[in-house]
Amino acid sequence: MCDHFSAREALLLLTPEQMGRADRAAMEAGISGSLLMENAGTAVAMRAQEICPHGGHVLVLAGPGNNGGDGLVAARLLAERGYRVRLALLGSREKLSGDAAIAASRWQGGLEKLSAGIDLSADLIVDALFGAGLGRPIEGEVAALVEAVNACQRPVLAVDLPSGIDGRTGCVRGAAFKAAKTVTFFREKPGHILLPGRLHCGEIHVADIGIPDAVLPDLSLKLWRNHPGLWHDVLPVPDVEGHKYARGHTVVVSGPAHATGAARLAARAALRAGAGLVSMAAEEDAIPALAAHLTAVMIKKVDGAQGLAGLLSDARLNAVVIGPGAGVGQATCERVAACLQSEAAVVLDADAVTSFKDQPARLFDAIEARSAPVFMTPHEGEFSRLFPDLAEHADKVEKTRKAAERAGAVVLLKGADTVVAAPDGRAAISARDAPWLATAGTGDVLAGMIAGLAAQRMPAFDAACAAVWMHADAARRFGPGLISEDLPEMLPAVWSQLAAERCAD
Ligand SMILES: NC(=O)C1=CN([C@@H]2O[C@H](COP(=O)(O)OP(=O)(O)OC[C@H]3O[C@@H](n4cnc5c(N)ncnc54)[C@H](O)[C@@H]3O)[C@@H](O)[C@H]2O)[C@@H](O)CC1
Ligand SMILES: [K+]
Repeated sequence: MCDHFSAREALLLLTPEQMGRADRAAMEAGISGSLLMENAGTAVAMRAQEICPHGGHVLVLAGPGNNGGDGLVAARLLAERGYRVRLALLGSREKLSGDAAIAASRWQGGLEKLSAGIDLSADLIVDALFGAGLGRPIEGEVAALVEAVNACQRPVLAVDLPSGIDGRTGCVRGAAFKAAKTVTFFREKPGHILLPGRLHCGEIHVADIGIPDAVLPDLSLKLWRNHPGLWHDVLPVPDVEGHKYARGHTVVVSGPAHATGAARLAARAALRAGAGLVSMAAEEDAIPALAAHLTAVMIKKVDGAQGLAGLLSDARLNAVVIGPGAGVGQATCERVAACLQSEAAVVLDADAVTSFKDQPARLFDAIEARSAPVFMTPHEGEFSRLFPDLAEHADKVEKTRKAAERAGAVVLLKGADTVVAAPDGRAAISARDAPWLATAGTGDVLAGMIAGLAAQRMPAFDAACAAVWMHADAARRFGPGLISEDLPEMLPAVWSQLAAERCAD
């Protein structure tokens, strides 16, 4: 088994501001800024050599700060190794300061003035304009150069971040390079994973530049890349002596007779996620439709919100999903309230979230009054209905965190860069490219998977992260032509791989 702590540590993400603190802590520990820059430039040169044939032509675009300093170091090393290097600097050499000025003093080649019209004919363009210090949108001459580089079809190697990408939010500020590769230092930044930043980075390499891991605890970091290393060790694994009751009992609340499909998807997903038992709570009129389709899933007849509350008073039913196919309105609010009165973990999806758009405080108060976990799985539209004041926030991590804190729930803000946040501030960003997930019913499957994992008593934040990752992995395995019904059927393969990796650790 791998060291759980170190696997999680490797997945930590640092904002540019936190990276600056890590940098200063490393210097206080005796590692000079100049050495960090030399190591950063060395890592950039190494990646450049992978892209560019030996002796090839490299154009380095250097900015006025330390990102430019890294570019100056890489330029020197590549020239020493036989490459033809041209260097274009934004601003004047005299204005460089600190470590960047030292790097410039060691550069023996010529300096071109950076402009939109510079000759771009090179085998590789190194983007060392701006990194963590991007302080405003890229405009004017520099923006025109970025567009010209993006249009010229030559490979770009970005230093730290593609210039123009905000390292904290992943937003494009003005204009941004489209890189083939990005070399970053110490740890990834949120902007490498959040969209659209991720689409500008190409392949990401994280280089060790000598900052010791010992600086991490003082930074109190709470943001990770969502990857199995984050939750592997708490993934439920059935033991040989275990029976189905030990693996929990998930209840899915069905929609009315004409809308039972979404709940059936969630129920199937809960089973495949490993819940020992799954039951469908249904009103009488929905039962014929459900009975015609369900096999391993049991049907429990309930009568209104009160009937649901009665069913859920059995503490063995320890996870419940409500929302898929539920319909928007007061009846759903009453059923949600019944769920929240129970001691089960509650997953609020789709209509269960939207039904509270005019009375979010009622929902948050009911959540505050309970101790078992609550999950909410909004996409951007549902999020804006429940948290209208947060919806326009440019920082997806921050807005999900604020929503989680306000609601007292684990919030999953869905998208191709799904952010999971817990009320205590922990958050994780997913970077799974699975475009086939954009099809009807996949959200119902995700809700069921979360409840299936929660029923097995996986800690709430980890269960949400694992469900998001496994859901995307299932989609990626199936590939083109995916429909939501396929997702639960891919989960055995996802589980097998996770189990094999666990054994190999
Ligand atoms: N923090 C660390 O641990 C390390 C940082 N290093 C490098 O240092 C970089 C950060 O350096 P800095 O803080 O100097 O910041 P940057 O070099 O990213 O940029 C700051 C400079 O760019 C200017 N600027 C910002 N936005 C602009 C815009 N839109 N248009 C025109 N000018 C703009 C600023 O006025 C300032 O002069 C990192 O990205 C990384 O490449 C490395 O040298 C190694 C160690
Ligand atoms: K850059």
